[in-house]
Amino acid sequence: MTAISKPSFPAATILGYPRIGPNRELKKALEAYWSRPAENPAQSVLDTLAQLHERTVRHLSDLGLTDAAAIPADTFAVDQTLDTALALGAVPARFRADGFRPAAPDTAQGIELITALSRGTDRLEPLEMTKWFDTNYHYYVPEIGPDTPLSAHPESLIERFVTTRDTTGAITRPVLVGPVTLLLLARPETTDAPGTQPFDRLNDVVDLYIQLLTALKDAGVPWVELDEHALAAEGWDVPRDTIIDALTKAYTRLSFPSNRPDILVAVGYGDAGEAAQLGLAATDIEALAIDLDRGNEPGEAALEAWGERPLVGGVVGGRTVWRTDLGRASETLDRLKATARGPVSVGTATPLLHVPHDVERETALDPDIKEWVAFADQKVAEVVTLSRGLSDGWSTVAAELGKDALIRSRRAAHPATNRKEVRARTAAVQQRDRERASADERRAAQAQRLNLPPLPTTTIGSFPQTPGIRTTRADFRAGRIDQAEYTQKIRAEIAQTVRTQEELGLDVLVHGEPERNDMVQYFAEGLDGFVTTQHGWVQSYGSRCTRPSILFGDVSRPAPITVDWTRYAASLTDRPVKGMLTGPVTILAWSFVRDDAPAREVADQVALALRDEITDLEAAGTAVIQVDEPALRELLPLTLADRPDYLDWSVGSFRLATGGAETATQIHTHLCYSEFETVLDAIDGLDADVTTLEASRSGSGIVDGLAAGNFPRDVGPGVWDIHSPRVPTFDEVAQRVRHAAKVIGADRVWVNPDCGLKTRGWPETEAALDRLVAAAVTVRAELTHDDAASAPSVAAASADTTARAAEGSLL
Ligand code: MET
Ligand SMILES: [Zn+2]
Repeated sequence: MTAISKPSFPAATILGYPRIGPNRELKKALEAYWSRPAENPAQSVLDTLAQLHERTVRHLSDLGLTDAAAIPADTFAVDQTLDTALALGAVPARFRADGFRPAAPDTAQGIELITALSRGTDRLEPLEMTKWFDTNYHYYVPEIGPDTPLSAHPESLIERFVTTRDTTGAITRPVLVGPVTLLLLARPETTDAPGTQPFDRLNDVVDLYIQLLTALKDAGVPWVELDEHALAAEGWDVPRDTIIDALTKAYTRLSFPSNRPDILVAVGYGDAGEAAQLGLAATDIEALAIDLDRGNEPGEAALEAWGERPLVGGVVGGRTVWRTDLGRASETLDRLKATARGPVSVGTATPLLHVPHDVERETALDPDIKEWVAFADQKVAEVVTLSRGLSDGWSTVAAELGKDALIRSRRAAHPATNRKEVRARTAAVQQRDRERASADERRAAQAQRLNLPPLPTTTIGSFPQTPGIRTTRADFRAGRIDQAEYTQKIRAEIAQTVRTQEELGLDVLVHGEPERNDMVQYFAEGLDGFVTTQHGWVQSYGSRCTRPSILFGDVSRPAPITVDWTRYAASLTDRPVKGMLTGPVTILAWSFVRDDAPAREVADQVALALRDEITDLEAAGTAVIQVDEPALRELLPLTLADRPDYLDWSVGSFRLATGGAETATQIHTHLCYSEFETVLDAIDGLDADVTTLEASRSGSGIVDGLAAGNFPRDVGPGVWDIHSPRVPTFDEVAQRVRHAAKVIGADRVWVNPDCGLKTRGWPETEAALDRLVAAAVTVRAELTHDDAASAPSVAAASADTTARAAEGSLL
């Protein structure tokens, strides 16, 4: 380290604010542009972005973020990672070959490019999308290979800064994903040679960040924020030592030029670790933001090395909707101030994109519970209060601290947060409650009861949620139709869905989930201990938002939730109808969960409610029950040391939910959205009879992984990517079935789509399922044929006459 500068950093800041707009304005603008671009050109998205950004800046200064550079300029059209990739010109070769040119993100051309990259085109697969750290937000995975051309595109960052300054007077702080994190989050291009890593391009990428920073400085930008959240996570393809070493080199180079803004490096989502802090301290960056919500307080060595530069203590968590414990936060800040050599600012631990805008709008929320809750605006106010207390003395904010303590004690004493009978039931749980008969016994009993063909076909649960279904639900909610009419309309949907599945020839049917708004909220509404919100939307990916329920108290099930619909569906057919539940881990992952009880306890409470539901489904004659756990991987802690405990309680709660099922009841589980390789043991530990997985986009990767890992259970690797309206060809589906049957064993494979079909339309659903059934029938025939001829492998019997005949009948 050469010179230690002492730039002044604002006393209060946040790392980011919700971007979708208080009334989901951005979602609406994007979807209007995507569905009717003639009337809503890219410019209309840009206009909305500009309006939202201006609103956010004015609003945040009203809330007290008044200092220069206190407000992050984090208005991204769909995703911060994608915008950063575009600022670096990272356009994959297949898009360039199709005429797409690099462009700055917030330009008409940039919006077109973002649209193509995030949604794909007729000819091009979109960028992959995956979980952003351990959150329910998804980012678009940049593709950066050894030959991907890169170029700096600072224009829209500058334009945003200058326009905001000119219209509002506020000096904002441009935000980019930092170079190390960007490359760790990236993947090679699909055509790149195996073994190449985006991380190999760090030097090139740093060159471009230097260009971006220079351009920003020339436009008058005083501070930029570079987010290096990847430092808080473990398990990257690149060894930790290499990452730290590269981090130090990258920021040494980035901070070397004098013609650049001051650099704030932010590490949220956990602890950066001392090595990373020391590495950054060895460079000339000006400020560091650390997560004091989930991370540790920095040690003496890091503080010493950091010297007199500003530190931002992220004491206000950005991941939950609960009020910050102001008393505790003030103590943390006091300790940091006492040990730090330089100034201490107050900030959030992560960007606030994971929480909704403003709890004040929740007029229907029980007032007792509402006062426990803090959405983004309330969290900004907490930051401002804490920063005032830290600089002017805690007595100046005594009223706020006192109020917080009072609310906290009211919450602890609220009867719903500590219900004796619920606590007694979880306390009485025994290990045997999490165990079923042996897998072999179950398999035999279920085979006898269900009598299914090899390679049985099924779906994952939901069928197209048509406008008619949505209207029915909305009408019922608004009181425009009564219970009887609602039941009759939903039954009509179920009947139609059952009939269609019978006609298609599926083996295990579903009722189609027309009554469900959302797979978690639906259960939250049927359970005690949850509240739902009116405006509590958070961005999930792109234009998609979810409205998580709030799990605030002890959980129990006042009455059966799904049994009537399932029983009705079953009454219409002789084939088995699969009961459909959302598992405890996913219910927790996709809700805002109380922070005043251990996750283990909360998960078991939810599990016991589901266990009762399973008992009731069984009593209604249900022989197959699916318990969805798509979020199992998502909650996996970022640090390896924390994983065993998580896997223990999460798997344990699933087993508690399903452990009461009879031997002859076939329990399915379903996982999607993520890489499963790291949690295959946990998936096995769920002890489900059948596991369906999203698999079609991974090539044969997951299937081969399951085979290589000798995954001992029946599996349904998805053979149809349901994320786009594209109908797979018969050959594609048959090839996937054939391959799975070959490497996993035909007696263990199910044939199903990747996930539920609720976002699909009926035409593609019927066409694709028709092919799926035909593929299963064809490969079954090949098996029999092969057995007769003792052919060595199923795969050898490629598209033979049976397959062609079957396909001919489809086209
Ligand atoms: C995100 S997993 C979805 C599973 C659910 N049963 C459905 O089909 O919609
Ligand atoms: Zn799914």
